[in-house]
Amino acid sequence: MGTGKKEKSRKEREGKGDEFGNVKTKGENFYRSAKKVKVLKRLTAGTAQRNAKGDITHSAVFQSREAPIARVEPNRKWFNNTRVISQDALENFRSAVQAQASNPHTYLMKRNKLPMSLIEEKGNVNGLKVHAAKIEVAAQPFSATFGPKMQRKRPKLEFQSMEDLAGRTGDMHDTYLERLDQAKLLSGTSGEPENENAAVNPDGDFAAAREFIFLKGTSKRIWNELYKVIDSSDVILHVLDARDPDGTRCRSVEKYIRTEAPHKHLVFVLNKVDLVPSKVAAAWVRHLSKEFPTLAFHANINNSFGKGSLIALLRQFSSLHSDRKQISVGMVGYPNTGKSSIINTLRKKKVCVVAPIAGETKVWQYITLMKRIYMIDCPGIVPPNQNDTDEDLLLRGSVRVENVEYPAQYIEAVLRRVQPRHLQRTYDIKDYNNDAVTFLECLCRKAGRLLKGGEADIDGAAKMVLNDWIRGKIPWFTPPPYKEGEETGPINERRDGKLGEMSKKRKRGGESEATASVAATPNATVATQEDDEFGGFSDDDDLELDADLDDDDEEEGDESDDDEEGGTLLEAVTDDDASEDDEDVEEEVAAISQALSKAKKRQRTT
Ligand SMILES: Nc1nc2c(ncn2[C@@H]2O[C@H](COP(=O)(O)OP(=O)(O)OP(=O)(O)O)[C@@H](O)[C@H]2O)c(=O)[nH]1
Repeated sequence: MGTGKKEKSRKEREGKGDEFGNVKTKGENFYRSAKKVKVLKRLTAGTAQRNAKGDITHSAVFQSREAPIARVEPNRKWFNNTRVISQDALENFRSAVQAQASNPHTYLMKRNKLPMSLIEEKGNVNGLKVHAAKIEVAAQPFSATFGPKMQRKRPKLEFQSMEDLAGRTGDMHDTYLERLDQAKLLSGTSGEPENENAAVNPDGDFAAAREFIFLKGTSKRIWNELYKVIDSSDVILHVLDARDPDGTRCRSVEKYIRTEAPHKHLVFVLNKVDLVPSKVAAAWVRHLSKEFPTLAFHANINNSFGKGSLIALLRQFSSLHSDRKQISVGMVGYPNTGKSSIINTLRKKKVCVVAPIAGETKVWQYITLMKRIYMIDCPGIVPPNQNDTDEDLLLRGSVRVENVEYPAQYIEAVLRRVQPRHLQRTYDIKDYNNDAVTFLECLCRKAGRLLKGGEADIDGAAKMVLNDWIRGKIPWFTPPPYKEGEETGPINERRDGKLGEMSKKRKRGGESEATASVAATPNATVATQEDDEFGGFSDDDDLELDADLDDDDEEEGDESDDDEEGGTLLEAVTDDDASEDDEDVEEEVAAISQALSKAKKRQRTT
């Protein structure tokens, strides 16, 4: 490529004229045509034009202050994807979903594939506030809103006058208190005053001074652990003590899960059912399962109860979430309710530290139960509740007895709750006139617990009694609430002191009565009938449980036996663990396919 003349002669020499097109001479812009340059200038918006003095005579596009006229091109696609549903159909859909959602035994799966904003009509759609008038219009028939007879109505407001509006402050205050409660819960503080030794009443008066030990389980650290467990779990097992299920319920946690994480499955596990009569356990299961699915459980590595049902239930949950690689199951509840023991029972191995004292589990921990099910153990939590007294907390086993300063002051509460004859039978003492001090003195004399100078070691004896109480050596339970018209006799009677007699009755062959009551709760557990092989709350198991209690009675003379020394007759609960179970199924499948192929071969030869 040369300059003009030279290039021209080259073209002639090579026989290429202008008709051959793409041959350009130097000096021309042979990369970009004028048209292209114009386009490019338009895209880059060019530069400003200046006069000889350097002043801008014509500004570049990006310097211009004139707003360009922009239009959105109309497109028929705008109207394509609109889905319409009639008000009736929507109402029907809502009521159907509502019916399912209110059943504690069903779960709404794949929530993010459902139009939840349409289902949950909370006055807002997708987090946006909807004007009351808009809702009103939506509920109007078409003819009244748009037809020839349409009437323009005033929007219906939630209040009619200023007085109404002012009257709503009461409700708002209630909501505020509720939110405050929630905030306290979320922040992990118990709402206690700075000075932890002084509890303040809601009215602002100072109540009795509180020992620091009674604030255990309410600390921010423990609550943070709880939230970690809740966040990481798909299924939450709320472990309750069968002796006091209501007292060991963490209602604030239930509420939190209901409102903040409704997609997580909450299940109650009524643990330590070996410490209460079967009829009581059955009644509690029936009562609790009205709110959440409830399983009765006895945690013991060798002789468990309800293990099969629990495993079957967890498997059901894991198959519900078949799109996930694995599901996590969090254990939450008051200290000492047996969360770690349940995990050990399921694993048939001592994988978590267990002790009859509160606060043994310090941090959350993951345990693999099966390939697709992980368990998460959580430290025991004590929800802040103004109504819980120190006495309640201590007798629930949420506090370590050895750290309590004057344990003797709580013995009166024990005497109030337990029938004298049970105490007499447990400690083999009489004549204490239901007086705590006399009782402790008798106990000291009997057990030889004397201090220097022959003085009775009252506090030592009190600690012993409290420990026995927590470990279930003193027979006691809370009677379940009754429906109106329901017969209350037998259980209350037992609570009033027939517990000891119950074991005698069983020895005489009185199992059938108790068994019938348990069998009368078919829907008490979530485990389905076909899972009977795992045990669950079926007649057979209950018979076995009764038999177990009998056995304890005969061996120990006390039905509240420690789990390590439990009876040996709970064979109905399968001991197979999950992997063995899977292997069984695989073996069966292999056997069936072998038999099939043999049959086919035989057919072919004939
Ligand atoms: N009789 C009886 N005792 C049980 C049962 N389950 C647990 N226990 C006992 O209850 C005590 C506390 O059990 P843990 O498993 O340590 O309780 P936890 O809820 O993990 O306690 P924290 O670690 O404080 O949260 C232990 O002594 C267990 O042996 C049961 O089903 N029956």
